[in-house]
Amino acid sequence: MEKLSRQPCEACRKGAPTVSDAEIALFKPEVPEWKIIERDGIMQLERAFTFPDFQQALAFTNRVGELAETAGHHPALLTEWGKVTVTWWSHKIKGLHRNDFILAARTDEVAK
Ligand SMILES: C[C@H](O)[C@H](O)[C@H]1CNC2=NC(N)=NC(=O)C2=N1
Repeated sequence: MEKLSRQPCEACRKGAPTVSDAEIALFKPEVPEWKIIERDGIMQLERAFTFPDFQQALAFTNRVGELAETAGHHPALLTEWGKVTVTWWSHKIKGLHRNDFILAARTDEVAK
């Protein structure tokens, strides 16, 4: 069997299910700081993290990049002085999958 970290991300497969309203109600309390937004008709999870300077914002960006590579699932990252905006959604299904909530929770862990 392939290493787990090498296995394809289920959320990144065409036809994977987007989350239902019931699932959103279940998962959202686990990531209370994240906003569910709609951009270009696509539901996304977004959170801005603040830092005292650019270097720490950049270091956090790279840690999130590593977790994304490990998961095979990639966020949009906007790095600014003292701020990183992280946005998760599943490109292949143009919406939110359970996996996006899992990765939002992991992003919170990386920020601790
Ligand atoms: C081949 C590769 O696994 C896919 O293209 C992955 C890469 N990372 C991805 N990340 C996200 N967020 N959504 C995707 O659909 C996606 N697809």
